[in-house]
Amino acid sequence: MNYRFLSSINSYSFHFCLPFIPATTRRSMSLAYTTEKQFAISAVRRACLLTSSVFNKLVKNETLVKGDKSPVTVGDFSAQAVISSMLHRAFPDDPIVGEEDAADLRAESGASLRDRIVELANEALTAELVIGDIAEWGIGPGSEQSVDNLLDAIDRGNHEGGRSGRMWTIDPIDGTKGFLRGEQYAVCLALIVDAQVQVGVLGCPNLPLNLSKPDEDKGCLFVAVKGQGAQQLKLTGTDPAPLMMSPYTPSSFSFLESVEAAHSSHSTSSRISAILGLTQPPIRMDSQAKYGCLARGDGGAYMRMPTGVGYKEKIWDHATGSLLVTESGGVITDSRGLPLDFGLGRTLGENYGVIATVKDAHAKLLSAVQEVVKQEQEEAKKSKAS
Ligand SMILES: Nc1ncnc2c1ncn2[C@@H]1O[C@H](COP(=O)(O)O)[C@@H](OP(=O)(O)O)[C@H]1O
Ligand SMILES: [Mg+2]
Ligand SMILES: [Mg+2]
Ligand SMILES: [Mg+2]
Repeated sequence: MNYRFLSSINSYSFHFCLPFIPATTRRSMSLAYTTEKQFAISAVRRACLLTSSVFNKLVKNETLVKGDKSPVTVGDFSAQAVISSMLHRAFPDDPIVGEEDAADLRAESGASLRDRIVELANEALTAELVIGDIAEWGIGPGSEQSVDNLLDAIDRGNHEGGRSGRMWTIDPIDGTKGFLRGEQYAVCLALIVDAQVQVGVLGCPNLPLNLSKPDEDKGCLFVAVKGQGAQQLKLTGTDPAPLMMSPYTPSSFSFLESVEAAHSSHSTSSRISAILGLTQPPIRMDSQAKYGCLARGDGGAYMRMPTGVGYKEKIWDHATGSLLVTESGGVITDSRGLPLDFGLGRTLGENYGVIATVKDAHAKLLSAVQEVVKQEQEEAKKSKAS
């Protein structure tokens, strides 16, 4: 891993995003969650460098299939270990709702995977950073961790969530299928307080800064703080730009949706698209990178309609994205028009899908969604009866 690069980007970002400010001054600053935001940027960047470097070296036996048949790689485990270890140092009392757990790694059969994760996580955790008061912030190089400490760090993500108090949610690699294909994925971290997402950071190492120039600059960082707006930066920490969704323009409006038809019903969204008379095809992309794209004005709406009964959406798949939407001029609801509820536990509860779009398009989109939901319910009734 290129730790020289990591050192320079962190150093640069601290001076760029938040010039060196003595702790006493910082404490009296009026902006809420400044420390948490800067922590989240730093942790996500460190994890992104790890995942980028892992991808190039990933070998077949470094991926497992979980109980729900979804894949998980050494990248997912080690990125969660890194972010969780950093969180433990910076905010020791904050619980964590993380996607992964270490059960498979603790088994004898997980020994080689475990060794690799320990190596990767320690490499990332101990990398030298050149940053002013970073230790005081609880951010920066730490000491090498034992196997047990790292497995415990992964398992600290086992918090049940809930309606009250502070908690962080980590999706160490969102879009693992995209990651394995060399396509889009995102490292996601969010702070939730009393069921409201307050801070969200998304690192997208493979995402072009400009979707229409896919072979140029790649690597985006999306950052949002409730009430303070949202920004996109290069993953290198430069070029911060405020995020604002495009106004509703029917001729260029398109849906951002999952690549995986099993995660989001392509047929439902294509019916909705037909009702709205959309002329642009959907933009299919893995992970919460879709939310980052929507927030910066790509496409027009994030569309995720359930594919069947049973699956419950997880809070780590939507926490950062939902804040990016609302801080860039958008509205995010389920198909009933109700807000997503981050206070129900590890999931968003019964699945009514997710739709997010710019404010002036939401009512129109919601009505088309509801028309299609009704059609599909009637068709299901008919086919059951026949
Ligand atoms: N049946 C299903 N319906 C909806 N989402 C699902 C699903 N099965 C898995 N997922 C979630 O879809 C996420 C990827 O989203 P997308 O399809 O937008 O790329 C996965 O995140 P992970 O890759 O972190 O496991 C996983 O949590
Ligand atoms: Mg997963
Ligand atoms: Mg995910
Ligand atoms: Mg994941």
